Amino acid sequence: MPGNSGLDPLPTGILSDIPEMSAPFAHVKPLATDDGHLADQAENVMENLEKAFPVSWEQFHRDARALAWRLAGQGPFQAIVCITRGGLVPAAIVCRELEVRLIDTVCIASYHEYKTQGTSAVLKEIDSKVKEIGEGGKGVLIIDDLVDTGKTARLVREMLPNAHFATVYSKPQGRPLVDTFVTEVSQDTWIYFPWDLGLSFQPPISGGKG
Ligand SMILES: O=P(O)(O)OC[C@H]1O[C@H](OP(=O)(O)OP(=O)(O)O)[C@H](O)[C@@H]1O
Ligand SMILES: O=c1[nH]c(=O)c2nc[nH]c2[nH]1
Ligand SMILES: [Mg+2]
Repeated sequence: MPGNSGLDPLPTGILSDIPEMSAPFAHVKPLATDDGHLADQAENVMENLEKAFPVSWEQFHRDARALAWRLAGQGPFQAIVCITRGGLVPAAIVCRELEVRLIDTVCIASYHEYKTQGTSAVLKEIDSKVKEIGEGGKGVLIIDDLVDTGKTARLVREMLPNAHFATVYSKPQGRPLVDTFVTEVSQDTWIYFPWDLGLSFQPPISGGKG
């Protein structure tokens, strides 16, 4: 209620200018940063990749369901481990389709450096309850959105060597590490996931202004 909330009126400006919003989101860098850090990172990625493969929410849902169809004959799976963060959405779709209710995460933060290998840190390990399901993870389904170089997959496979490893998309370098996937794209393709995208103007193919 105006005058009763104890809060100052909201100033006009962008989200990060609003005092109430700036504290919890202080760690979030806007896409266009003053120092150009993210823009440089994106450029770094793109200069090595020739093709773009943008995926809509509908397409992703369809592909994740297709993954569930492929996995349906390969279970039963007693638990799903999703590799955060990209594995969270496909795991939500697959666990619904396969009626798996024991869901765990392995939380990995990658610090991408596309000219070298980059480093990864395991922020949360797989729960001991899941590790005890079967010898080396037998009966456990590991899910990620994609496999690219295979670095993340290799790290998690070492934790549960007998688990079934599934991704929605795969690139040739990482494919040998995946048991089941839906669509393969070439190594020089960057997959754009719907949670990373927003609506933007597309110039006409002719090159005009539209
Ligand atoms: O085969 P690789 O070369 O290891 O690449 C694949 C991994 O990269 C992406 O995750 P990312 O580390 O970018 O983090 P996120 O899932 O938190 O977005 C993707 O979700 C896979 O987990
Ligand atoms: O959004 C993404 N798209 C990709 O193609 C990719 N490869 C590694 N990590 C990735 N993240
Ligand atoms: Mg990931």
